Amino acid sequence: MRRGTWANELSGPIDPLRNLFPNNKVDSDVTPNHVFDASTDITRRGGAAAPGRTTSRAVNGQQGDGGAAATGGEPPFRSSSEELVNNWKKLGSEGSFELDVVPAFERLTSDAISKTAFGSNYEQGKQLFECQAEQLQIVFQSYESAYIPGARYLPTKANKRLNYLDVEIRTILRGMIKKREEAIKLGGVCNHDLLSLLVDSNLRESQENTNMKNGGMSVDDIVEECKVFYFAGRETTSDLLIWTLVLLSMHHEWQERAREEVPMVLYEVLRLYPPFSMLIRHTDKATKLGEINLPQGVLVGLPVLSLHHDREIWGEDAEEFNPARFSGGVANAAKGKASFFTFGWGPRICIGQQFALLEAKIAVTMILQHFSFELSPTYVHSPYSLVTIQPQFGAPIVFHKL
Ligand code: HEM
Repeated sequence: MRRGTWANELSGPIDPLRNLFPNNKVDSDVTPNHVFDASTDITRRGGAAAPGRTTSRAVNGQQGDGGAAATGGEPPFRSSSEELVNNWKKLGSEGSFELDVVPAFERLTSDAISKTAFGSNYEQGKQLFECQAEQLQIVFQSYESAYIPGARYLPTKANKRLNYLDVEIRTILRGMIKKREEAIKLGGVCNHDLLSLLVDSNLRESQENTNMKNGGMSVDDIVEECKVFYFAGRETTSDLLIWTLVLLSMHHEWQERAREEVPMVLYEVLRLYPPFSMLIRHTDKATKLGEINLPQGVLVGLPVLSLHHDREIWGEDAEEFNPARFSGGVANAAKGKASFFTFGWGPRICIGQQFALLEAKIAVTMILQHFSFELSPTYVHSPYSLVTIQPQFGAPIVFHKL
């Protein structure tokens, strides 16, 4: 069964979502037992790399060191959060100030993934992030117009722009890869970031097999991996931080407790506002899932959002913000069922979940150390889904320095 995204029906050269999450890897068939293996706490599963993943150590290797393991010493999560908090401290001479946290957290998570995975920073990755954001905007605008089969192949203004952006992104990434290859060949790079791992392992592979057909990744493969990480490492974690601040503003009593118990707050935010509200699979062949026979070629949607709000699983207070439900761990909160699907499940479970949780933990803890906060009177609660679940009108929050 193949992993999918909402936009998998869009295909061909001008499908940016497919470009962001390349869907060309075929999983082994998934049995219900495999999918619903509730015996292991999901929080511990993140450390295990799925077969064929070459990059798991790069993102899961951080053991509470502020992300330092990935970059050989410098703790980028901490430095990115420190920068954010220092900037906020300069705002508002009266001790209070109002801020839309959406752009602030987008920048923070962009900076963290740039540093950790690519040894650069937000400014260097900015052009790439902007191209990816524009790709998404164009795709989602196209959802609002009538669907005409084959329209994606027409040389419309939007399609031409999508093509242009795709070429632009590839050019930027190819440039980064080339530079890193040259630096590694000269022996001048000792980064342990994702890019170095990919390029270095590839160089070694190609030295061992002068003919690349014997294995290894092509430059295009590396480009695809980088695209996924740039996208996945940014938007989702930024959403987690945004909704955490919104919910802690709504439930002031939890701000105090969150200083001690950030992880369970984060899990509860991810339950109520999972960045991906739906996961999609495509059956490559006829498949039996429990009692259900699925023919070949159908799309199967897993409604994460509905599952996370199901009273039968989470109890009568399923709609309420109650981080204490996670006090005994994720498996316990989900009553032993695989019902917490924020990061997916099985072989394709999110490779960056520990990365995201550590990053969010550091950022929220540092913010709570310096500020208390509440929703601005201008805040309008309107979660909407634009690939991930976001606040439609931003998240203006009033901060008070402690
Ligand atoms: C709160 C933050 C995050 C959430 C909720 C999240 C969620 C997900 C989900 C639902 C999937 C798809 C699983 C499936 O289709 O079964 C996924 C895949 C993936 N995520 Fe995350 N993610 C987050 C953060 C990150 C971060 C920070 C990174 C990178 C550092 C990352 C890298 C990836 C990659 C590379 C994949 C594709 C894995 C594969 O195909 O094997 N994610 N993520």
